[in-house]
Amino acid sequence: MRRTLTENVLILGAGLVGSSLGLALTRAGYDVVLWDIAASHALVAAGLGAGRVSDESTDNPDVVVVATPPDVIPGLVAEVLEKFPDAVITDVGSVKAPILRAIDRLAPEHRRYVGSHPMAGSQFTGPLTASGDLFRDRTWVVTPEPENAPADIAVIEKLARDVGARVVTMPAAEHDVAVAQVSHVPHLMSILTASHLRQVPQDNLQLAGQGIRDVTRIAGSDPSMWRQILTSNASAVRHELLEVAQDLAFLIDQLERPEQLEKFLGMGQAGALSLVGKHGQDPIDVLEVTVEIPDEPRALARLFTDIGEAGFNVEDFELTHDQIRQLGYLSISVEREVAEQLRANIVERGWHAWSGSRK
Ligand SMILES: NC(=O)c1ccc[n+]([C@@H]2O[C@H](COP(=O)([O-])OP(=O)(O)OC[C@H]3O[C@@H](n4cnc5c(N)ncnc54)[C@H](O)[C@@H]3O)[C@@H](O)[C@H]2O)c1
Ligand SMILES: O=C(O)C(=O)C[C@]1(C(=O)O)C=C[C@@H](O)C=C1
Repeated sequence: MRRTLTENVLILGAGLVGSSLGLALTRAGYDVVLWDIAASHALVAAGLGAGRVSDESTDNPDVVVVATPPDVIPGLVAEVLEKFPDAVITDVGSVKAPILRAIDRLAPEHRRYVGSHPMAGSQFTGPLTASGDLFRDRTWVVTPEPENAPADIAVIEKLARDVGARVVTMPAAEHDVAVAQVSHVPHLMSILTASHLRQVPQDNLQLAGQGIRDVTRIAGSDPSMWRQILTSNASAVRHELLEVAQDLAFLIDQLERPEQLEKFLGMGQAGALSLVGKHGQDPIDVLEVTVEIPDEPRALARLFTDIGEAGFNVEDFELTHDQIRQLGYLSISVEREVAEQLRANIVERGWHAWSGSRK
């Protein structure tokens, strides 16, 4: 009979994610056992406090987490499904549907496998770069299938919550489209920017500041790991890249058209703001303040400068146009308790603004 209290977790793959999970679960009171094809990785992880090294003969886990590179996940899941007939199995692979299809071929009876993916990591690999706080306040996606038992899904969701993550549940195919948009294409944009630097003369590189470092951090990631991620999600990634290619062609055409260019830059700002408050924290309680935007060059930029100088944090905004008057309306969402201060502040700076949306 399945144990109801999850205490023993076996982690296969004691790299960045596996060791971070070991650290976080150990801290949360779980008994963690580690195994890695590179024995030194499991030893180092254990030395850091991520669990103890598996001796294989006595392993009797309630849960097995496969935290290896994606290509070897299906084979390992099939192996542990057979080896531990009472355990719930999950993995942390970055693409879900292809892993599920491969497991389907290798182990048709796989109802104890519940796929998952923590949206937390870094450009580094191996146990020495692990952190017990990696999953805190981050999203952990669980991708159950209809044949999974609710109790097994609950075990994986609890494990994610016990390491401080916020659980989001969605079908594997939807997950793969979403990560193409928020993880895989952004990764490639970083790679494009970083690889372009190879053509920049050494003398010019010494001018590099923080901006380029922010944009290229994830380009330092392991190419072999990302080759596996991207090839297995190629069709969703291709779809997004074609859209980006259209945007790039459009942008090149707008470079000498100041108004169009500013509009395009504003879309970037809006895109960046759409991520605010979406890192797993509780949603922020917001209120809208609407500002009339005169149809004149740089009006929008001036307003954002005023808001920035006044020290307000904009959570979101939307621009609409008046069909009759030559005006725009910018609805700005800010934290409820500062909305009235924001309205008063920008009115003082000469803007026509009111609380609430444009009616
Ligand atoms: N790095 C990230 O940002 C990140 C974030 C979320 C999920 N993931 C996913 O997590 C998984 C692990 O990534 P990572 O960043 O921890 O990589 P990593 O290289 O740091 O760790 C992978 C570990 O797996 C071990 N390994 C390889 N083949 C094995 C096998 N057959 N059996 C047992 N161990 C084996 C390696 O020796 C290594 O210790 C990947 O599937 C990746 O898609 C990565
Ligand atoms: O923060 C980073 O370094 C990451 O790239 C982490 C990141 C991401 O894109 O958010 C990368 C791949 C994983 O599948 C999940 C998380």
